[in-house]
Amino acid sequence: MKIQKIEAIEILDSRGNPTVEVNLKLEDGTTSRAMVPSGASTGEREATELRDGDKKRYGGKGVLKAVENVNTVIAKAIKDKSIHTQRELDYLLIELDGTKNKAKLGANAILGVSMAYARAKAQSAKIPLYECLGGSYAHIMPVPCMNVINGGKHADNTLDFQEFMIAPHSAPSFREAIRMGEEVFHSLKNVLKTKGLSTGVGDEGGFAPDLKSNEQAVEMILEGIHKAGYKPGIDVSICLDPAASEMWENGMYKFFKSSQKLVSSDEMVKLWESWTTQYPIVLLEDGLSENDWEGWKNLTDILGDKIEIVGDDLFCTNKSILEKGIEKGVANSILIKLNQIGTVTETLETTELAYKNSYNCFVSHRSGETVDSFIADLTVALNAGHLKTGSGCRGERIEKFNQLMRIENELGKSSQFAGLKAFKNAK
Ligand SMILES: C=C(OP(=O)(O)O)C(=O)O
Ligand SMILES: [Mg+2]
Repeated sequence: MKIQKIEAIEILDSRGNPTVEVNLKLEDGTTSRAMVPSGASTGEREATELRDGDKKRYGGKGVLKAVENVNTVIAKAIKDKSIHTQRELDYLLIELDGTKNKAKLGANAILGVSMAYARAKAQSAKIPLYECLGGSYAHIMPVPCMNVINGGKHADNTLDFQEFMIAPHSAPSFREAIRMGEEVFHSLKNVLKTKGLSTGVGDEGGFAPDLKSNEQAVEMILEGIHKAGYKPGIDVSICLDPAASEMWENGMYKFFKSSQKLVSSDEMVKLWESWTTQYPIVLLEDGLSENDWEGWKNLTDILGDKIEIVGDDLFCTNKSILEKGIEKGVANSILIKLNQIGTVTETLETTELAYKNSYNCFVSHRSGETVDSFIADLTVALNAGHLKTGSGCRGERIEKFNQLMRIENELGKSSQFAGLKAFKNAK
């Protein structure tokens, strides 16, 4: 099937920063659109997000160069050519770029084209995107890990740790899990309000109160779960992404927003050990820095058979880095973010490697998002069992929940809600 038309434009993401939108038309008349997300706490080894650097436009954050790359170099290479598969297109784009990290054309340019093509192929074949990406066995509905308290780089508050999530896993279906999660979200709002704390939200839609400690964030959530009528650990558990790479300073971890205290890698591991005995935690993402591989091994040895340990900045959805992790016995799960690697095909290759080695895949949004719901379909395509895509009150996050509810409806009786077994080692 030939690509008849391809056009990119600069649009805005949920933080009001520019990002790339790609519109594509196949020769059979099928049209599709994809929008590219953007992170704030990015891994050092992520594929390059091409920004203009012209300080007079959006403080240098414009993406007109990436847009231009789609409209000129990429369009010239793929327009009116017979491209048969996603893999063929993506490898053509990788070769066209020719760098290791997509620095020439920009991962934001390349991913927009890759996603738009995947969507067009699905539409042209008249099958849902999740089926086009994952085959007819795609049927597992994920536990939505809802980020109800935001800190770190995603909020201007006192919390060092970035994400405090709830996982409503005792629900019978995705739709009911969303209901439970939203009930806890609103209950937490009341808890905060009653204590005179702010109920304004951070980048991913979770509350961003100024709390006395990171522990207090978990305590507030547990109170919110109780007050919503659910049992912590039985109905709703806790997932965390402290995004510890952001705390890494000269080989130590700095509590950069609260006490300013510095702790060692061993002390951080002890903190996670104590938190996991104290609180009903089922998943810990980036509990340590991407540059602390020794610490990661230690963390995995100590907690790896109790909870899911996810590498985000550590692996950057990159197959070669994941290979190193598997070899060293580091983590037992990988975060999946399309724009960390830059094509749909490479993302699928990384997930294949993860599954072959019994690592879980935890699909994720970025803190700067759009209303594109591609990751909702990707999660079902992978039968990944869980995803994180924010919480209860920001449209760009809700759109993913809504798409998943549509998918569950469409799959009907053949769908299956993942529940607690979505989480590695959860009992
Ligand atoms: C979603 C995350 O944040 P960002 O998109 O800022 O990297 C994350 O760290 O997992
Ligand atoms: Mg993360």
